[in-house]
Amino acid sequence: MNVGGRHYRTIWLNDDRRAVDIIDQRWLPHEFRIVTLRTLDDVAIAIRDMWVRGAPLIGVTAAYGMAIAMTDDSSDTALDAAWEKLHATRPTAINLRWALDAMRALLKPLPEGERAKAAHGRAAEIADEDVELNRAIGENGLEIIRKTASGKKPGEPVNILTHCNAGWLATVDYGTATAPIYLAMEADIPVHVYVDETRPRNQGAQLTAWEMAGHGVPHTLIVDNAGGHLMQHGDVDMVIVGTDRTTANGDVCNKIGTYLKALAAKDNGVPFYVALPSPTIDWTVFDGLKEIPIEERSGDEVSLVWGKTASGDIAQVRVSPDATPAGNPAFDVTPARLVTGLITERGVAAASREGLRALFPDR
Ligand SMILES: CSC[C@@H](O)[C@@H](O)C(=O)COP(=O)(O)O
Repeated sequence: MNVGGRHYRTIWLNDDRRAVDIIDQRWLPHEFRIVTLRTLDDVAIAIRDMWVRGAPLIGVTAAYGMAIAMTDDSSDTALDAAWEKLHATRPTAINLRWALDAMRALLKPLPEGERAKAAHGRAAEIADEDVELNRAIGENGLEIIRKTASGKKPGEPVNILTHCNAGWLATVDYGTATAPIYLAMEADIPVHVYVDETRPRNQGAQLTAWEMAGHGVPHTLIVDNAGGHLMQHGDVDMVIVGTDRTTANGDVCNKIGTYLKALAAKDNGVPFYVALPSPTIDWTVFDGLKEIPIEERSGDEVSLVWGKTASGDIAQVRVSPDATPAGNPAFDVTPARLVTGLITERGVAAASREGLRALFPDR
């Protein structure tokens, strides 16, 4: 995607052909900073502390982390240790384990001397594949937007509500939930996006809004609690969100607050779509509520808010009493019964075991 007229992915190989460069998302939208990750520890910290975030990008970054680890030490011990260290960074997004397993399965049978090169090659392939998957999700989601647009007056936009950032910043390029929106813009279909701010870390306000503005997508930032009201008044045509892990029967785990949006959508007859690449499906899990580990992050993310001061400094302020403890479950599970459809690279599936199996009979 373009930033200041230049095309960027969110992660790419450094000029030294060994390290990787990333967009450090902690500083957006106020500063566009690129940092280089040179060691396995750098990569683990970048994932854990959310310099990079979003399920697909977490997976790709971890794949590069394995490649960097293999460049330093390609023994079996180092391979297993890198898998463990990276796997421990964030528990919910299944793309992390998917990418780590793919790398280990490739590397384990190889002689040690061949591992670093093969690892870098596979990490680059996983990154390229992510772009293709998202592009295909975009094409399939575009048809849904096109159909909705056909029922509107000429020039009237399709109003889409999204939660968190399932945009290009959460992937390598295009995004999942945003890919259909970007393709609708390319196809001259009028769209307007309601962007949930997504407390506590404000991925909507800071990242999705920045993406939308950068790509000229008409959008309005709303507080997380406004979505139900807008739906009651007919202001939302559809919801499209991403997911960190979708179960084999279509339960959707995504950023905290997604479930409430799905409930409001159901009550108001608003279609609720989830856009996902197949590496986000956990084929081993059938009950999202019972089986998906929900990341509990620091309460400081709730009590303290980052922003830009009037003098232009990026600073943190406290919004709650010093003595008040805060809980911070980072994800929730939306049961399949609330999901209208799963927009995948192979088409739109019903959110059910049968629906997913029909599109992915090979699984
Ligand atoms: C294509 S991204 C889908 C999800 O990963 C996204 O909606 C989300 O919940 C990201 O959470 P984050 O905690 O910012 O990594």
